[in-house]
Amino acid sequence: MPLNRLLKTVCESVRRFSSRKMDDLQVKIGPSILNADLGDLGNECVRMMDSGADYLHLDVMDGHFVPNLTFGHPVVKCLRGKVPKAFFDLHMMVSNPHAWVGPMQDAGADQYTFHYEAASDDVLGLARRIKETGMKVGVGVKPATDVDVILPLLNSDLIDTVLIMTVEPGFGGQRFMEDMMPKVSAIRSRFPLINIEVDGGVGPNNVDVCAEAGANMIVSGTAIIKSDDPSQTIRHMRAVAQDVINKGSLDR
Ligand SMILES: O=C(CO)[C@@H](O)[C@H](O)COP(=O)(O)O
Ligand SMILES: [Fe+2]
Repeated sequence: MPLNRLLKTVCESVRRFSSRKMDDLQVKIGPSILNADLGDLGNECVRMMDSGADYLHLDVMDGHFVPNLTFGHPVVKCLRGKVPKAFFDLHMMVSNPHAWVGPMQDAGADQYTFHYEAASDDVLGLARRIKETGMKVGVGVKPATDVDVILPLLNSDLIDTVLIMTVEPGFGGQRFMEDMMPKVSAIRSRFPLINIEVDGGVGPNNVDVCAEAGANMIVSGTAIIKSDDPSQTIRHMRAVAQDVINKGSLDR
């Protein structure tokens, strides 16, 4: 076979293989319960899972890393009892993420997503420690943090999920920062199969923009919690994002 035809065949096989892998990238919708009725969190978690949520995004704030307080591992442990099968993604907005790895694993967390800004002294050590517990490892960056700083960490293969904040962390119900999308694209172009999570101000009006940039884990608080029909909102957001991702992989 002439060399140019051979090369073409190889390129086509690679393209088919990589597009099949991109199709494997599942969109997951994770309601944030930050703006739910915090006095009735257990039932709110059940309500979200019954509405078809793929996972629950639990915002832990220590009043120091961010100017707000929510809850810690004792509450997470109680919630685990209410929704035994739900995947818990712990968004750790805390100044000392090393301190809560053991307690959160014990409480039933499935993924421990820490902030790069709070762990930059020993990011690799922290990621390794989380991995050793059996939890998945997420690393997040605030809007002002350049995404390049986490690239060495992503090359380590320790990271399951990159969290790109699309609001300043601390409060639900803020406005989505579309100018964070180049960060998502920058990660997706280098890591075709890593989970990329967006968080803050995401809802039916902008989920397509997030998926176009390459996000597949979609956190949405207010838009789902306050929806008259959370099942429909979750279904709609998942379908829109999955469609965008599948189309993108065909175009590649
Ligand atoms: O981590 C945070 C805020 O710090 C988020 O998880 C938000 O709480 C998501 O809520 P909405 O912005 O979608 O209302
Ligand atoms: Fe969050």
